[in-house]
Amino acid sequence: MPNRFPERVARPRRYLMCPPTYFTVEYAINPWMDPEQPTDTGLAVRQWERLRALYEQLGHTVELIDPVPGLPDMVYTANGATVLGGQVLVATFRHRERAAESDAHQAWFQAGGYREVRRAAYVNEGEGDHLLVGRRLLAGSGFRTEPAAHAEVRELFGVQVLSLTLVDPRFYHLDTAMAVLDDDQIMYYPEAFTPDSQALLRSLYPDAVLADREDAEVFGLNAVSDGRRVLLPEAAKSLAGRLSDAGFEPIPVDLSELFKGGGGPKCCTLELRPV
Ligand SMILES: CN(C)C(=N)NCCC[C@H](N)C(=O)O
Repeated sequence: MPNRFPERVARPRRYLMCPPTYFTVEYAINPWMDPEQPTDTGLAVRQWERLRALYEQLGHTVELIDPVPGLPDMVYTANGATVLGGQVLVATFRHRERAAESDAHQAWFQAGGYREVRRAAYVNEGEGDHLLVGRRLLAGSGFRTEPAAHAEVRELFGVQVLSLTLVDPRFYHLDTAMAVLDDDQIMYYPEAFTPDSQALLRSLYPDAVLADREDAEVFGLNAVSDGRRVLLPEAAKSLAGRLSDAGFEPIPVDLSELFKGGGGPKCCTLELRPV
């Protein structure tokens, strides 16, 4: 019987992660955070270690940035920068609670010999709102990254940038409502976007994997794909089924503790594209 899909090919990746040594929820800057709810930093570290080990078992390279005391959200490295072709646009955070993470990321990239390291002039929360699909960058705004930041990304990286607008505060970053599966395929939750953005996505990605509300609410879209294997929160059961139906290999992960800060696997993973 002929294969319904092109062969899904995994490509080895390079990721930046930060151990959740100082993780806790001591302020609320998104609807998932509740400082009254207790957190277990030891459990967060163990769950994070499993994610890191999984990446390495799958053949990916993990680089680490040192956690900084007093920056409990630094574990969510996806927000620290956007990296493409050895050029780095370091995030400028919306909330003062995370502002000092920019300096830590800037110093890390400068020490790493990247070709160009630039601090974003506009509010821009890195890969939380920038998802690269092949040579096209999908850029979110609505809650964190400013629309003006999209032009800055276009100018620095020289890629096509398409702006998408988010409408539901629970899905405050693009990577809570969408994930890149390979160079021309995505999965997303349509209701998180304005009608115009939904229409754009339908026309560009008619075969996209669509998530329902239940999957989106457990951060099923906060997923990391290497082109074949897709790491996603274990609670996103029906989305995992849809990924299998589309020829991908879902790998469930448990990051329940980091969910309390409003993040999942993708938030903890910044893709480094040094060349
Ligand atoms: C899209 N997501 C979820 C991320 N990329 N990052 C998570 C950031 C969580 C942090 N407490 C905040 O609210 O900024």
